[in-house]
Amino acid sequence: MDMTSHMTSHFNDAIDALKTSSRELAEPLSAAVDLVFGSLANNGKILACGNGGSAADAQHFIAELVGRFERDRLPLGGVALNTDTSILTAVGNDYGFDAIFERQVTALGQPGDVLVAISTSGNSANVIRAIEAAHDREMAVIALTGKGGGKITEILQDTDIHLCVPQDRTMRIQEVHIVLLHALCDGIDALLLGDTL
Ligand SMILES: O=C(CO)[C@@H](O)[C@H](O)[C@H](O)[C@H](O)COP(=O)(O)O
Ligand SMILES: [Zn+2]
Repeated sequence: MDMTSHMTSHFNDAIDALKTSSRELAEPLSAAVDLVFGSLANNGKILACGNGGSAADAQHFIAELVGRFERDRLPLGGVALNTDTSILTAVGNDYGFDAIFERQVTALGQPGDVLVAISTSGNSANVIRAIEAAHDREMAVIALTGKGGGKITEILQDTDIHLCVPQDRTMRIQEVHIVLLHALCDGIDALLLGDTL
């Protein structure tokens, strides 16, 4: 195997994934900026969750809301539901792993809050149950998925936003997800502070 050309193919495949995603997702991503901004402007908050690499993405995104993205601004309210090991072990142990996010959405969610639900397959049961709990709490959902969106496609409502990356490999989907989340942060900052750096 020529390892250098193998590595080069990763760059080229990632570029292709971003290009095809930009064609399909720029418009719903723009709607997602409006949804998150509208929630925060009305004293709402953002809850985010995912498993594995998507857990890292969820907490990365929330850190940029509560802390900052590129520019100084007021702190914005959000909680990553995959970060508290006491909650995750207690709820997982007592109610099952599929309940770890649902229980927190039910505990923390208020009408007008937004759930950012991240699953590359769209089939993780704990993320699906978080979405159902968000609907029960009258929260809108922004779902970041791939692989056609899986079961999440079937449970989203008209008021939700589906950012489904048109790719089948988990890693490529995750690479696009982080671009979507950074773009979301940048869009929020542009609405708050103006669009010039
Ligand atoms: O980061 C990776 C693979 O790139 C893994 O940790 C991956 O996130 C895990 O296998 C997750 O459990 C996959 O869940 P999902 O994206 O299908 O909801
Ligand atoms: Zn990964």
